[in-house]
Amino acid sequence: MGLDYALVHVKFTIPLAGFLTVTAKPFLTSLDLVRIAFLVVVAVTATIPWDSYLIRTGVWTYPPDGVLGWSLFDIPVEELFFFVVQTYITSLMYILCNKPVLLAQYLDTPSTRKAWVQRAKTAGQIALVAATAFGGYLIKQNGAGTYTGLILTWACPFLLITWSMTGEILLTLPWTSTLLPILAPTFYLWVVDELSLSQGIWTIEDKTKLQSQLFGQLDLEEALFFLISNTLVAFGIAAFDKAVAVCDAFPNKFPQPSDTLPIMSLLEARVLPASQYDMKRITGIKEAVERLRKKSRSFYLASSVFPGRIRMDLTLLYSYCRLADDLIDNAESPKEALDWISKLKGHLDSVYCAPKAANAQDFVRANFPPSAHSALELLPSHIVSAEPLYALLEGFRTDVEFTAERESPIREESDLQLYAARVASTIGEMCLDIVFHHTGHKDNRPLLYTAAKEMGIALQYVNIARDVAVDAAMGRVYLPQTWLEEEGLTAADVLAQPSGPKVERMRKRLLGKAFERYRSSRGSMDLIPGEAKGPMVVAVESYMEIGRVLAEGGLRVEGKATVPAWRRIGVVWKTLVKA
Ligand SMILES: CC(C)=CCC/C(C)=C/CC/C(C)=C/CC/C(C)=C/COP(=O)(O)OP(=O)(O)O
Repeated sequence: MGLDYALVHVKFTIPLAGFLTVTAKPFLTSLDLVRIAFLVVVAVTATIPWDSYLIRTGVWTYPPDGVLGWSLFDIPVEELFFFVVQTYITSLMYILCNKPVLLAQYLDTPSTRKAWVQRAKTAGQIALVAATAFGGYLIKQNGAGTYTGLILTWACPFLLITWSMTGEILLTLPWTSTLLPILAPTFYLWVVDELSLSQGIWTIEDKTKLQSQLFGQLDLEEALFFLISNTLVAFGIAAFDKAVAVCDAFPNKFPQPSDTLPIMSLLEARVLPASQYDMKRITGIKEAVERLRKKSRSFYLASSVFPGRIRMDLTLLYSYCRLADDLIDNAESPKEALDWISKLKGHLDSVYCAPKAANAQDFVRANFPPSAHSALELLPSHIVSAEPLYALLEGFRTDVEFTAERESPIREESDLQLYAARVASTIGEMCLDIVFHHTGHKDNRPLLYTAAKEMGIALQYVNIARDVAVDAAMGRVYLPQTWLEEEGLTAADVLAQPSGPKVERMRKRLLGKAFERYRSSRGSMDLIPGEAKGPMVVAVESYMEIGRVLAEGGLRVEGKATVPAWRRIGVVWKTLVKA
């Protein structure tokens, strides 16, 4: 009996698993825990017979004075723990690295797939069949290649199955979501192996190994084993994730969202032929994600912590609001901008007032450019109520008045409040519509809607305080006329010079009002139901952080400057820890 192998865990695997647990815990949903548990069970079950065979046939051995002595099917308990902890570490890494990605946008059908993706997927399948066959050949030779052969014949069939299920997604995901979570733990385990296991805690018999080392004393087989087993874990979760993405992307086919763990729906989603995917919806989701990514760093980051379907609907809602705003802001003349507002109203009428949905689609096709179609057609109008959307368009009318009228439309502070209520309280309300719809909760609704409206105003005030110069460049001064007068300024002065001590004073004043409203509504957020609470707080805190940096006197560079990336991620983490 000895402690050497156990000490490897104490020194290397457990600290890493602990560190990852603490880092990842705030981001994990209950579905993530199921993912990890599922993978650990599958990995341990699949590895036990293989490992037991290797030990019993003497491919590798453990010196009795290096292990505790307890075993299952001849596998030392430390080794069993290795399967668990390695799978746990790699799954956690994979889940963390995939948080920023909304997977549904990567779904495709054979007919929409890019030719290189299809070719690479087929090449991968052929390579895996060949590797399995080669493994069989090496085993048959019963020589130095035996251990390599055993690794290949054990892992490649599993890899072939999961690759065939998800290869097209794995090929198109960013490398930070695929290669990184495979290679980072692999490299770590290589180093652990080199540092400690090479001291003879286990030994691969000379007869059955190639006798070449990747570096130091790290046998090639050992390096291959870690690489291939981590790839198995990643491909396994990817296969699980694809079912989740399909289930969440097509609510018409799968009414229950994935986070309620509808086992049958997930199985059906898993086997639904890709040719039946609604690609119009997938393309629309992809465009919406892109719009969010390009236009709002704060909300893009915050969106990554929402559970599946809420995240999708919030992204689609953002896409609609942003598209409407852009159509109006980018219009060549006030007349064109007002035309867009009436067309957008016409669209809402056709969605909410007309009896048939077909009308809405015809209206969109006849009145809007193709780049606007998906954002309009995928507005989750069966979830969000009509009033806030009409009010939002009224808010956009105020933006047009800056160029259409000679007088600023924001005369008093109450005008500013009304404007913020129209363009931002409405968003808060609609966010809640989506949360209530997906969580099914009904408690505290009036109180939460009141708080959401307040919070919307707070965020809008921060937005205006940040963008004084950006807005001035568009000919807009949202600071109330009465405030300007108190400072002895006119709107024309601010348009000409959107900085200086007087502007700074008004910026601070506006931020003060933003934080007052934030403080009055923040407490109610604890009543937001379920797994939406943490992410909603994240969205609000990420945006208010801009206000905090501004109040500290940061963001001196005028323009679209925001909070540094490390600080934004820190806010997300801290917020989720507390939520
Ligand atoms: C308080 C309770 C119960 C819930 C909170 C409800 C929420 C989330 C309220 C906030 C609503 C919200 C997100 C308003 C949008 C305000 C805003 C300033 C949007 C600016 O959007 P962009 O201009 O696209 O973003 P950037 O400023 O990042 O470019």
